[in-house]
Formats: sequence, C-alpha cells, structure tokens
Amino acid sequence: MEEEKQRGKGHRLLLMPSPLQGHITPFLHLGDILFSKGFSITILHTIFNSPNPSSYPHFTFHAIPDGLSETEASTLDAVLLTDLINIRCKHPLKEWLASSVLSHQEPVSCFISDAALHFTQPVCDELKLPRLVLRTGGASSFLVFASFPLLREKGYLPVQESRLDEPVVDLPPLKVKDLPKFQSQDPEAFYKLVCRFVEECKASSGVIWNTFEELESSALTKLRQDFSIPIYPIGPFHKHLLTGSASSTSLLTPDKSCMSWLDQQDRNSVVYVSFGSIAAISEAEFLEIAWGLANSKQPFLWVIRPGLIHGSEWFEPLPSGFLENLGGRGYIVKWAPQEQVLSHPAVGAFWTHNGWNSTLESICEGVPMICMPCFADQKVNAKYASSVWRVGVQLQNKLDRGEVEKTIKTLMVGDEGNEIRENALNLKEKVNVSLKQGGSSYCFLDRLVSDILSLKSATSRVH
Ligand SMILES: O=c1ccn([C@@H]2O[C@H](COP(=O)(O)OP(=O)(O)O[C@H]3O[C@H](CO)[C@@H](O)[C@H](O)[C@H]3O)[C@@H](O)[C@H]2O)c(=O)[nH]1
Repeated sequence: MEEEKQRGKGHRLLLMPSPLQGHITPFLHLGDILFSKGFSITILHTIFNSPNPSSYPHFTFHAIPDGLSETEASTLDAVLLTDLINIRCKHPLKEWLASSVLSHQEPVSCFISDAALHFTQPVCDELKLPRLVLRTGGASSFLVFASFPLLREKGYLPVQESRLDEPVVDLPPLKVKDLPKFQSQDPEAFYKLVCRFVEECKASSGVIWNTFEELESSALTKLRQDFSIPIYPIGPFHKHLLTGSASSTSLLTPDKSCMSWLDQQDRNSVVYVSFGSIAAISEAEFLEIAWGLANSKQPFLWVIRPGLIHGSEWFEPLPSGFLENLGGRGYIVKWAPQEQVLSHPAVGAFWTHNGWNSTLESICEGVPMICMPCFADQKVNAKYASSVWRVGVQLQNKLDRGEVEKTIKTLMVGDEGNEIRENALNLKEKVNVSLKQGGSSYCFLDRLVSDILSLKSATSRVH
C-alpha cells in the first residue's frame, strides 16, 4: 500500500484544464488521484476563471496569460472563448515550458491537457513532451464528435428541424434530435473546434476518461478500434478519493444551508434541480419550470445561478409570494454543494441539463434523472441516461408546466418511476465494483500510472 503511494515519486505532471467549471472539477480530481500515487502536480491555468490555489496547497499553480479582455470574457460564448484561448495561450505556454520544464528539479513526465485545448499538442510535440488528453465528457458523446465529418457527409449535420425524429443509422440509438448542437455566435465555430480537438486527441499519447468501462463499453470499444492510442476509462474520478478528502473545486461558494433544509424532508421526496455552470434559459422557460415544480406538489431544491435566466440578475421574474405560498416546500440557492446534495437520502430525483459531471454524479448516487439537455454533449448524455441505461426520463416536447408536472409524477410516484429507481441503484452498484481492487477503473488507473512512468519526455532524458 505504501509502495502504491510512492510510485510516481520524483515525477512531475503538468495539468491544464479548460477554464470552465465542468472541466476544472475533473482536472482537480484527476490531480488528486495522481497525487495520491506520489506524483507532484502543477496546474497550469488561464487568468480567466482561475481555480482557487488555497484549496489545493499540495499542488503548484501557474497562470498562463490568456490575453482575454473583460468584455471578451463576459460576452463571448464558450466555443468562441475556447477558440481565443487556443490562439492566445500558445506562445505564453511555449515560452514557459521551454524555460521552466527543463530546469525543474523533478523530471516532467507528461502534460495532461483538456481535449478542447488542442493547441497544446503542437506545443508539446515541438518540445518533445508527451501529451495525454483528459476528455471531461463521456465516451459515447465523444464517439459522436469523432463522427462529425461523416455525419456532415451523410447530411445529418447541420441538424435540420424537418429531420429531428430520423434515426442516425451509424450511431444507434441516436436520432437527429440527439446530435450535439451549440448555438455559437459563429455557426461554423463549434463544428471546426470539435474536428480540431478530435484530430489532436488522435495525435496524443493517450486519452483519459472520467467514465467507467461497464457504463460505456460499446463506445469505448469503438474508440479503441478507431484510435490507435491507449484509452483509460478510470472514472468516476470523485469516487476514487476517500470520503472527506476531496477539496473544493467550485468557482462559486456553495450555499450549505440547503443541507439542513434537506434534513427536514422525507426520504426520496425532493426533486433537486440544477442546470450546471453554463446553460441559460429564457424567462418564459424559467416560469414554466417554476409552475411545473409548484404544481407537482413535491418538495424541490433549485439552483438558480446568477445569469441562469437571460436578462435577469438572479430570479426577479419569479412572481412575488411564490416561495412563501409553497409553505417551505421549495428552497432556492445560487450554488449548491452538489455531490453532497445528491448523496442525501431525501433527494429522490435530479432534474439536470445532463452535463457529464452531473450525469455521472447522479449515477454514482443512484439518483434517477429528469433529463433536459441544453447543448453539445448533453443531448447524447440525456439519450443514454433515458434510453440505454434507463435511469431517467427525458422531458419531451416543449418546456411547459403541464409536461413538467407529469414528468415529475412519472418519476416520483408511478411504476415506471420505481423501475427507473431500481435501474439507478443497480448502476450505482456497478460504479462501486469498478472502483474496487480488480475492478475496471482500478485496473485502468494502475495501467495509466505505469504508462506515465514509461513515457519518454525530453526532460526525463535530461535528468
Ligand atoms: O449548484 C451547483 C451546480 C453544479 N455544481 C457542480 O458543477 C459541475 C457542473 O458540471 P456539468 O454537470 O458537467 O455541467 P457544465 O458546467 O454545464 O459542464 C460543461 O462541461 C461538461 C464536461 O465537459 C460538459 O458535459 C457540459 O456539456 C458542459 O456544459 C458539477 O460537478 C456539479 O457538481 C455544483 O457544485 N453546484
């Protein structure tokens, strides 16, 4: 056991996340996992959305200037921001690597970067530094991204409204409506970014996934056939860490008062509602959600992030007296301690946008989902959650209060809900098995550590 903790000793790893909450969290968790194997960890980050180093005193942090103005950071969408980071961080990163990596006391074994930061591959190639990729989304959605050129050639992309219910024959069980879409200010930008990051993943020394073999075996098998590099499904990352050892990865401060509110609720009764860190909804959609929740008669805990509602600071569009009239049945926070919330026995369902972290966190706790994907990989995740793993129901059609009420009741009180809850508990058990000694994630992590130690970087040759 002690030996296990020492394997990476004397080796440094450089980790660079994309500066978005859903990407920073898995990076910090991966850093903790590899730190527990003895590696020294340096987190390279942009100035925009920089993580809080005080939560990670055992890591070294270094900022790479991103050149983003305040206006760019506050007005550009996630795709255009990522494009700019890919352009503007290239020289600062190269300069920093060239001047500091070779002079590090410990040899740098490799650079682990976010798939979206494709510029890091040519930089690492030039400096003869092996690059591993961490893909923060799931493998099934990545397979769809890797098929983008084919999907375009066959006419499935760009998605046409008239074909939404057609099956995508190359990627069952997806329909055209499940294909990733991103409403970028530049319509071509999403397609180009995806194609570029897939290409640079193929050029890397391997891809690490925050997933587990039993969950996405068919996508992982296909990716192994199509990519001639190692694939490491070692997730769910946060479950490798001993309870209580996970440091806070949140960019926003979680409001822990909701935990004592949850303590007062009946077992499996609460609908937890959260749409992650980026998704935004219109005022009309917000009101349909609010009334649907109120009419469902179930207690609910709702994360309303400032900026969630287009054109509002917080939740001003909520009619006055709305919460008071519910007699304590509804609780609203700006940001929740989500992992803790999902593991609370009072939580009976998670109404989610199906960001990959939320999807996986829900699976880990055996909490059934109400799926309302917004963009990108979320549509694929929602399809898998509802139709393949059968641990959730998708909100169908237009977002409307009657539909919301009906969906919540299906999940919370009907036979279908019971079946879904049982599937969720069975899947949770598979997570536990994969993490135990001899389980798939446990073994892939072991292989990852061995492979990192055998990677040949220019700096390890110098030392
Ligand atoms: O009140 C909250 C709400 C969320 N979270 C956490 O924030 C993260 C949110 O991540 P995710 O569910 O993946 O959603 P996004 O923030 O939308 O993530 C982006 O990154 C993901 C991983 O690449 C993609 O799957 C998504 O589509 C993309 O929008 C999760 O770890 C949550 O636990 C909290 O801690 N408190």
